[in-house]
Amino acid sequence: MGSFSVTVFCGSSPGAEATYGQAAQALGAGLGQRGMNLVFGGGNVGLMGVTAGAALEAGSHVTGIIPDFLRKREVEFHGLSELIVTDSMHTRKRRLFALANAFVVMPGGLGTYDETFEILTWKQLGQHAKPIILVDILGWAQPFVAMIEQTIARGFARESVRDLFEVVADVPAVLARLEELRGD
Ligand SMILES: Nc1ncnc2c1ncn2[C@@H]1O[C@H](COP(=O)(O)O)[C@@H](O)[C@H]1O
Repeated sequence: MGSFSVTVFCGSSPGAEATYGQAAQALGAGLGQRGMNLVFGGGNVGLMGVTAGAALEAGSHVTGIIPDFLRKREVEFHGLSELIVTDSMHTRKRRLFALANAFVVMPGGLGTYDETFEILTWKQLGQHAKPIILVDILGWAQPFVAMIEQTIARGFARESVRDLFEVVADVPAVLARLEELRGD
């Protein structure tokens, strides 16, 4: 089985419900148990830190990618398999993109939306065909889906943009999908 890397976008905050943290923990552990690599933003904060800690503990190779100016603010995660320090957010995003076989989007804030829209728009422009999977923990992805639907309804996006991403209900579903994508 070849190496398979999953770039996870998620919040630098823990979220208002314990369920978000539990899901992040389950995702990290599930990646590790399956021998999948985790690529993430490199911070030991919020859901990002929980996912990375759980993945490391379960044996994943975990790569963090963090811009120099954020190393303090996002509390750089010490003890990762690999930490890549970039000169800018743009370089970080390019590396997060380049290392991924697939993207998983967990609940998060504006940074998570930004990262998600960037890879969606790159896919829309034919720059890549990597899978993008949103995990709908506590209905988190529903407003996102509603915005896409409204955008289509108002004539600002083609119906085919629905095919740019997938939404799954929970962490077991995303792990099963990742196994499928890896070809298990
Ligand atoms: N504008 C941004 N572009 C890319 N990444 C960003 C941006 N703003 C924040 N981020 C990063 O995204 C994650 C998650 O942030 P949340 O706002 O908590 O979702 C974090 O690493 C930010 O540095």
